[in-house]
Amino acid sequence: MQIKPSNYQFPLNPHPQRKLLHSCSHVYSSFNKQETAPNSRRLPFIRKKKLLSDLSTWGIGGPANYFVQVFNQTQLVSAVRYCDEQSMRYIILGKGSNCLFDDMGFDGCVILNRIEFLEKIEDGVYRVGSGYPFNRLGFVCANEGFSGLEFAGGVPGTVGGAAYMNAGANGQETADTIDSVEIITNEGKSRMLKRRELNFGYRSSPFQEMKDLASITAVTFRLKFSRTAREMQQEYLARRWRTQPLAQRSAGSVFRNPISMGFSAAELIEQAGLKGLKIGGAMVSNKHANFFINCGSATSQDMLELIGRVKDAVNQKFGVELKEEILYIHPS
Ligand SMILES: NC(=O)C1=CN([C@@H]2O[C@H](COP(=O)(O)OP(=O)(O)OC[C@H]3O[C@@H](n4cnc5c(N)ncnc54)[C@H](OP(=O)(O)O)[C@@H]3O)[C@@H](O)[C@H]2O)C=CC1
Ligand SMILES: C=C(O[C@H]1[C@H](O)[C@@H](CO)O[C@H](OP(=O)(O)OP(=O)(O)OC[C@H]2O[C@@H](n3ccc(=O)[nH]c3=O)[C@H](O)[C@@H]2O)[C@@H]1NC(C)=O)C(=O)O
Repeated sequence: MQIKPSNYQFPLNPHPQRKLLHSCSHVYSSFNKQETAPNSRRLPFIRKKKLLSDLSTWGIGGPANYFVQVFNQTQLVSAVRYCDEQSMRYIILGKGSNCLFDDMGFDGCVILNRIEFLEKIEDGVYRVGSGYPFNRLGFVCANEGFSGLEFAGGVPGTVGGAAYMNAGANGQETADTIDSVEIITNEGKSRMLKRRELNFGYRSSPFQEMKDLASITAVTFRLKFSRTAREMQQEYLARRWRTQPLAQRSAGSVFRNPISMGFSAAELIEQAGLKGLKIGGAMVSNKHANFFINCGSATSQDMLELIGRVKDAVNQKFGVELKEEILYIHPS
């Protein structure tokens, strides 16, 4: 059975409003001097050549119509402004560890976040660029004897992606360590949000619903001293290697756990007998049932179909409707 992206029930972009900005002169009147200065044309946009398969951990995806890397907030604002001028959809991409691109590519602009600074504000307090690798942050903090982000050690995303998804593992969550988050809005304004203003949940953050969000630009984490942080981090990483197919191309957990019902998605998928189920080049991992593998030649259609089949089978057997954790980036 062919499942077309257009009729497949999938959580597309949770806030599409910010993806197609309507060109209007007042929008950027709120840019401050420093932010209006950059000339977006100086950014090296690449047209139609950048393959999204190279930018996603799944290794799936056709070309982006426009692609640009940004290394600081000024460039990011400039890129967003350019998209606005062109009335073009855009996405902010971190390490591509939680998204499924389509083989048709993406008809807008992919802005690759390379804002990678790390500042130590005081003992245990780190201000980190949103493009900084989350796993590297996990190692740095644990090595310096601070606890809270030990789980991040093996997580393949960026700091921005982790705040956006409220990434978590081993009973720890990104939100527990956040002190504040810096964002830029569609209008190019910088804003700092303190932790108390932000309501996080299991794999959910207020950023997923924030209509005027252009991008998270930096996150400040506040951690506690711990003599065992390094040991814990190594233990978590070893467990991850034991239980997850890290040597294969995946996007981590495909489904959220239906926690309110007290199940884990992996258990349900395994008990429905779906481990090893293969469609084209896409396969349910034999090592961890909530990881779907690109065996080398998977297309986005293969992956969408596999996701659909697993959802249907689990629903039929257990009456549980699994919800995707990954984001499908529709081509147009
Ligand atoms: N626990 C685990 O083992 C694993 C966890 N993960 C988690 O998945 C997440 C993926 O991170 P990453 O690979 O960087 O994300 P991706 O590059 O996969 O981006 C996915 C989406 O996240 C949003 N996003 C990413 N960065 C930003 C930002 N700076 N500001 C606003 N929105 C942003 C965008 O949503 P939109 O399109 O709506 O703009 C983007 O399309 C992380 O939380 C990672 O920790 C992933 C794999 C395994
Ligand atoms: C990989 C991700 O995060 C992971 C995170 O790494 C791990 C480790 O803490 O815990 C979550 O997985 P998970 O709930 O599947 O955790 P696991 O401990 O591996 O498994 C839970 C339960 O399912 C069972 N299980 C697991 C795999 C499997 O093939 N079959 C099975 O029955 C396990 O025996 C266990 O009883 C996160 N996933 C979600 C959706 O919450 C991700 O978000 O992308």
